Amino acid sequence: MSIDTLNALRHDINEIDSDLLVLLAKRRRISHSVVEYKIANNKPIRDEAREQALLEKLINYGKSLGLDAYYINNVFQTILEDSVLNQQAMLQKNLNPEAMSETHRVAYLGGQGSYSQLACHKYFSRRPGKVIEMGCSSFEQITGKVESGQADFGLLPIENTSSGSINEVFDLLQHAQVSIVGEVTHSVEHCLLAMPGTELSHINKIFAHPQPFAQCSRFIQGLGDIQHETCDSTFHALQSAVETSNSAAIGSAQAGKNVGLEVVKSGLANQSENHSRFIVVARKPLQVSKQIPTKTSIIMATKQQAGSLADALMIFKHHQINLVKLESRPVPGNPWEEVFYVDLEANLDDLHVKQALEELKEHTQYTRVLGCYQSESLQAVSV
Ligand SMILES: O=C(O)C(=O)C[C@]1(C(=O)O)C=C[C@@H](O)C=C1
Repeated sequence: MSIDTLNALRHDINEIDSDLLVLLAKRRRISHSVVEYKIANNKPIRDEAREQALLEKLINYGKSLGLDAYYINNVFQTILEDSVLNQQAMLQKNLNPEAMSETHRVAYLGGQGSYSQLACHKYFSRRPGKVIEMGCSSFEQITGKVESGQADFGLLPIENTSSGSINEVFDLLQHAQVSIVGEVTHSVEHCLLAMPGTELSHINKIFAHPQPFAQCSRFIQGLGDIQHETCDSTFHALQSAVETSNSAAIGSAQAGKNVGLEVVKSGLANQSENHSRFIVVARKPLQVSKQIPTKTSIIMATKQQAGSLADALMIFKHHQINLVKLESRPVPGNPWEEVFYVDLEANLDDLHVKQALEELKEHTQYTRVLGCYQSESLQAVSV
């Protein structure tokens, strides 16, 4: 085959890909119109029966065109996920018009290329309005900016599949005057980044935020005697690696590229599936439609007596509320006293949630709702 034939074929592929994009955009617009019917008729966004029927029809038709079921399923699952998430975002916008201003000032940890920045882009890509990014150097600074009104939203990492819960953020939530209004998970691909031409054997110092160090602990242990220096953000770790000879930083390949660092080694995390979950906080709570999957996060201090935690949890069982997270943290200044963080798979507006929270008061020293927000899960809900 000649180079001209190859170029002609590539030209045809380019045209088909452009046509596909035009059709995807058209599909999205139609999906937006469907949501109007769902709002007016109080129907759940997700319709699994419709999706199932659609997939079956597409798989059968695809087979007749020589395409395999696995491929078709993968492509259309992605399209349907996008459709559902966009419909959910539209519904939320309708319900909270005052929170959907033209611009959102968003405070997050680190600067260009930080994992928080990538999560911020992911979260706000489905929400209307321009994002003004405010990179911060600590979690306190993030909540401080939201509390003082300098930022509309703050993004805080709360847990990671390799290193577990981020205690500092849980502790901050005990006192910060903010509400959780959203969540977003983001896959984190840790790489060892160094100046171009640096070999692994030449590196004698590694800079990173404590979280990447914890998430890549096995790789770090395997390196033996290399010095480690913790930094308050991945952004600062990258800058230190640029300024210090024979050093490296842990961060994403994109973040490294932004500052002129190259990937020496990728896939450093202890677990190959390394994801972080972030919460989005704002000054005021948002209302969440019952037509979409929702979480409610609460914080409670149980009484100092035998069985009080079990009694508190039984209340959720009686009201058939599913708990998706339970975390305990010490109360500062009160040794051996614990406060519990609980995530409920439920909407704060549901009567059974209101009743459960009322009953909870009898079994706890205090209870506070941290927020009710759209869950990232795509599960169907019944209304
Ligand atoms: O048919 C609908 O009800 C839609 O909202 C459209 C659509 C789709 O994108 O095809 C989106 C979400 C539903 O779960 C099912 C299908």
